[in-house]
Amino acid sequence: MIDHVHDLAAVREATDRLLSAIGDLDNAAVAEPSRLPGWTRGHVLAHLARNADALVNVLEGRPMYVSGEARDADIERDAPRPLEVQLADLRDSSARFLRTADVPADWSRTIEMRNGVTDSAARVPFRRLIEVELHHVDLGIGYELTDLPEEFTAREIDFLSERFTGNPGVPALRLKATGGNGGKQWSTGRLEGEPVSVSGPPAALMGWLAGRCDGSDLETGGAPLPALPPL
Ligand SMILES: O=C(O)/C=C/C(=O)CC(=O)C(=O)O
Repeated sequence: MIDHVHDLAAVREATDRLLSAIGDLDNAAVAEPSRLPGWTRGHVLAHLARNADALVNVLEGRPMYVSGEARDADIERDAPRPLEVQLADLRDSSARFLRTADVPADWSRTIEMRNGVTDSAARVPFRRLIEVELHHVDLGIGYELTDLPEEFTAREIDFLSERFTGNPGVPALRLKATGGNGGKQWSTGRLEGEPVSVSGPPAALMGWLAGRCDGSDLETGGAPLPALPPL
């Protein structure tokens, strides 16, 4: 059972944390590379603002983006803006998303994301949380995978395990958290065959599944760490 009210509170907290961290940057820092290949920090901030608008579209029953090309063009257009403009846009678009999500609605209805992915409306707040939290890390401004709230990390591993299950490009995996969330286990990938056991701290497991690190700090008992397809 997804608690969208709880998730919206987490989105508010994560957004405040992000806005406060961005407020400490300057125009030069916004123009510098982020940790995402080919994207400056300005691209990441523009993407976060446009994703908030896109999720308003989803909640209101419109297509998430007009097209993939329009999505990419909007990010390119907005990326070079100075800090003050980026900050105001992200603050306003995030507030629009939260206002839209506060309107009473049937949260069990099915919504459609881009690329035809369907889900329950109740999961939209968590999807926004993923964007805000992981892209905060991608900015490379001192907020790391290990700083993410423990509950978020465990739920993101749940979410990605579910997403990878049945994906023909993902071998059967048994994931085991050590340290925080210690002992918690997940399985994912193709259901047939002996699973590869991968263990490590939750932040490292999540970072590997989410394509944020190479998994070199994970244990596989000597087996090669499988390559994962992009998300
Ligand atoms: O979780 C999904 O299925 C889709 C997420 C996104 O499309 C997030 C973006 O990359 C975006 O809003 O541009």
